[in-house]
Amino acid sequence: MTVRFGVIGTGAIGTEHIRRVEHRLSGGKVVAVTDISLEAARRCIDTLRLDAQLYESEDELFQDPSIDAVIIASSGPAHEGSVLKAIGAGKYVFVEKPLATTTDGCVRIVQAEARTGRRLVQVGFMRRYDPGYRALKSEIQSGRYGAPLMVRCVHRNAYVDERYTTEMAVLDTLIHEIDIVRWLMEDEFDSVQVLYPKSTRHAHARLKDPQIFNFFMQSGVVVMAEVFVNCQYGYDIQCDVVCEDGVISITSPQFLDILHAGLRSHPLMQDWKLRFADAYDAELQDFIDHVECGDGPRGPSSVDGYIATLVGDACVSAQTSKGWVKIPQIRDPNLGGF
Ligand SMILES: NC(=O)c1ccc[n+]([C@@H]2O[C@H](COP(=O)([O-])OP(=O)(O)OC[C@H]3O[C@@H](n4cnc5c(N)ncnc54)[C@H](O)[C@@H]3O)[C@@H](O)[C@H]2O)c1
Ligand SMILES: O[C@H]1[C@H](O)[C@@H](O)[C@H](O)[C@@H](O)[C@H]1O
Repeated sequence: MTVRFGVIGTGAIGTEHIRRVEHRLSGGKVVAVTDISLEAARRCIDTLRLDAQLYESEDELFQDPSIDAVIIASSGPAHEGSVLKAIGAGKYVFVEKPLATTTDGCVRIVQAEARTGRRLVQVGFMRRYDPGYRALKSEIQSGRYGAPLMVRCVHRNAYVDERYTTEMAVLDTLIHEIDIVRWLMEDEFDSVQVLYPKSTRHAHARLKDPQIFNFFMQSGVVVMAEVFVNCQYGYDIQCDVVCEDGVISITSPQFLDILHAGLRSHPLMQDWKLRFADAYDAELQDFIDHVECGDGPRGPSSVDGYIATLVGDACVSAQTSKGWVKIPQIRDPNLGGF
């Protein structure tokens, strides 16, 4: 069976996902698209020469019985409504992070999915599919380096535009670290504190940049995560796990080593598209494969999406309070065993 996709949101990552379903992955086809900007949807169809229906609204798209699954790649605040409608229409859902921008919204999604008695939803936490993070997890689990004590994460973007605010650093950017640390360490977050170093002159009026998020995990491990979204020089993702008997670090994939004019240099990637290209391919192929064989998705679940937003909400509170903020216990939102 070919998994027939409808895509909601044909901006940067929506277009990338369509391109990969059409040209790089197997078993999927994009048969319909929509976007709140019909102009953007039309442009996507033309640029990628898609043989796909353009729907004027997501409601029309959800009513198309030939669509098996949807990719939701609209802006974060629109996710909850679209995911709930997709579940109501019985479609499988691949939704970009965040699952929803409020904890309550995530709970509504988890509960709606649980009521169907099937797994329908996968969240786009692609780092779980990145070869570097997978190798790091298997080294941690080997036990060769003793118990992990501290994790240092760095998440730097070259620049962001003026729509990006201090608060967005959490659900837009840090949320990747929140999810990947839970997955790597098999541990939950306990408390968070935010520090603001001197702000860069490249930050806009509504953005403090960089920001440091310090966490205690429930096991006592400390996580220090830097978010710096106007670093100017490129896309830079780092993660070091300091253990009792050694340190394990992810190295950025580098494709070139240039010797020129008395210097040795490695050109840096400029954004997420190239850095995580293999991971995006792998997460969507995994989604297609499990939908195709009727199991439903097996990747990051709606509960993972819920926990990431729950931790994110505590981080947003910590941004405006001076001390440590306790992360609420994970509510049992009627998880139904997923
Ligand atoms: N996993 C990753 O690494 C990664 C990378 C980039 C973006 N993202 C996530 O993907 C989502 C989209 O990000 P982007 O960079 O492509 O943004 P974008 O602004 O380039 O595209 C978003 C698109 O959604 C459309 N849209 C907004 N509201 C809509 C609605 N209610 N219905 C239909 N369409 C709507 C916009 O018109 C726009 O075309 C965000 O949630 C973002 O966090 C994830
Ligand atoms: O939506 C993007 C995406 O999630 C990237 O992976 C992250 O580095 C950016 O900060 C964020 O704005």
